[in-house]
This record gives sequence, structure tokens and C-alpha cells, in this order.
Amino acid sequence: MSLESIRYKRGSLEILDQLLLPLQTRYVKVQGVEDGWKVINKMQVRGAPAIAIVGCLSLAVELLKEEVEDKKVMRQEIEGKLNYLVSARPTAVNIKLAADELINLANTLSADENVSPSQFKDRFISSIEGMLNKDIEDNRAIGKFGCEAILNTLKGDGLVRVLTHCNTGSLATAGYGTALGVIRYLHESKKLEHVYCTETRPYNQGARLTAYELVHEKIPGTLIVDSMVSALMNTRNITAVVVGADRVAANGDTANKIGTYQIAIAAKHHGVPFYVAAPLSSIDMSLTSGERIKIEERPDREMTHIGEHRIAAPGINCWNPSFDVTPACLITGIITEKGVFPPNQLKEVIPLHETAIPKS
Ligand SMILES: CSC[C@@H](O)[C@@H](O)C(=O)COP(=O)(O)O
Repeated sequence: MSLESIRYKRGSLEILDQLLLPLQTRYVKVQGVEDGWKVINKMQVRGAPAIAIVGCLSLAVELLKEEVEDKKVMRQEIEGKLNYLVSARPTAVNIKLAADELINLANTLSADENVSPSQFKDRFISSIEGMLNKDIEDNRAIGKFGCEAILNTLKGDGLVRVLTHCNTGSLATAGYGTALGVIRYLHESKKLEHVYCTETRPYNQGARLTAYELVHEKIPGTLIVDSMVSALMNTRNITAVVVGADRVAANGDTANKIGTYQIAIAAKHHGVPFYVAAPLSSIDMSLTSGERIKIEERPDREMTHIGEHRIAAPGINCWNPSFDVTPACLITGIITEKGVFPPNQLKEVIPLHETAIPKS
């Protein structure tokens, strides 16, 4: 069974504390928006789709407890709380797009005279709840399209050796995963010979989380440190790289976990196809290129310490950008729930406003 990062039933939300993995499995209660902001900001929950879903569900939990008498007051409150949640981590676009759609929904429900305050609340909460199943369905479609794209380019033994970076699995989504969903699909199709995952310094999402998911799912995998990527491509006949995304600009430039860019450069040099797997809700058509993507900088402590242990010389300066932008020219294809597209075709195939919230 795949790992459950988000446990939700109406009025109750718990997340698997990813700061404690892989050594401890502990769920943390999220009782409202303040808790939602904290678990996202502290990275107890992380990964672009999971951030959006947990943020919005934290609002659903909070709203359920409230008596709603005035729709306009509720609409205003919703907008303020969503904007606050978006501020918890700036690079991933999924939560921003979801918030924009929910604010539109709140505007529509508030203006509709046939909708009572309690119907407003119920329909609003139901829309948020729909994000959970939609994300899993989208991820399965991503897995299938990605698997087919990689198999189409195959020569030789018909088995695939893939490299991935960071964590894009069940822990980073509502379930199944994006890039790790492609790997999972290849494995289920008996086409995966091996997956290599990077350690992903400084926060170690690869060593702690992806490695944990691979062991849990019995997917044959090997951990490498980030500086081994070129050597791996030179010696291990890698078929493809598949990574996730935090924000894809309209021209295909892709912000993802720091280190993605240098993997893409190495892949180009070695002639290895480089795929980005992401739902349409990770694509920001309002940005023409990746230059204006805001890159979150995280505390020095993530670099200077491992757990409680300092590993860096005291007094040294640190620079800790959490993401980098891979230019579209290094990307073979963007794997989405609607198919696999070369980066320069995104503008033609993706509508300006794609939905993060399922259409009712
Ligand atoms: C499906 S998750 C895609 C990306 O969000 C993932 O690759 C990533 O960069 C996560 O960064 P994180 O800082 O752990 O939230």
C-alpha cells in the first residue's frame, strides 16, 4: 500500500510529519489555517501538490467550525486566509492557483442569491475536498503518459534505468506521485530495471523520503549523493531522468528542487532524455519565462546541521536557495495528466486558467 501523507475526513485533518521520516512515523493534527501555515512553512508537509491540498484543507477544517450568517463576511475572510496560506512558501504555484480559483468560487457563491450561507459553506468545503481525488487521478494519468513516453524512446533490452531528484511521491502529493508516479507505473508495468535517487542536499528529501518510499514499495532503487550524477550517467546507461516541478513557466522553464538544473545539464551532455512530470496546476501561464519565478531561500541551519549536529565550520556564510530554474532548452518533455508536451508547445495546449479545483 502506498504511503498516506494526508489523512482527511470532514472536520479532521492530519499530516504525516515529514521532518521525522524515515525514523519516526507520526501524524500531526491540523486544526485550522494557522496550523496549516505552520506545517507548510516548517516543511512538515512539502511538495508542491501536497502544499496546495493541505493548505486548502486546513481552511476547510476551520470553516466547518464556524457559524456563517453573512456570506460577504465569509467571502472576505476566505480571501484573507487563502492569501495568508499562499505566503507560507512562495515558489510552488499550485497553492496560489488553487487559492485564486477558490476566491473566484467564493465570489460566485456570495453573489448568488439562491445560495444560502450554509449552502455556501457546504459547497465551498466540498470543492476543496475534491482536490484529494483529483490529484490522485491526475498522478495516475501522469504515470501512464510518462511510462509510454519513456518506453517509446527505448532501444536495447526494453528495460528502463531512471534517475530522479528530490521527492515527488505519495508524500509530496495526495497519493501515487508525479515523477515517482511515472517510476511507479514503469515498475507496475515490469519495465523498470532500476531507479537511482539523489540524496538531495541540504534537506535530503531523496535520502529520507524517496528512499523510504522505494523501500516501502519494494521498487528496486539505489541512493546516490548529488555530486555523483555525471558519473552515474557516464557509467550506468541511464535511460531517462524524471523530476517534478514547483512552477513551470509558459515557455517551459521549470523551477524545481535545487540541483535539478545541474542534472539537466549533465543529461544534455550525456544524451539522456530529461522529463519534468507535473500536473497542469504546476504550470503558471502568467509567467512568460522562468526569470520571474520567486525562489525561496531557506534558513542556513538546513546546510550547517544534520539533525542536531553541526557539520559546517561555525562562522561560515551560507547561501541556501531551495529551488533552481531549469531552462526549457534542456527539457525533453513535460509530462502532464493531459499528455507529454515539448516545452515550446505548452502555450498552444494549456488553457490560460487550468483548474486546481475539480469542476463541479
Ligand atoms: C510532486 S512534488 C514536485 C516538487 O514540489 C518537488 O520536486 C520539490 O521540489 C519539492 O520541494 P520541497 O522543498 O521539498 O517542497
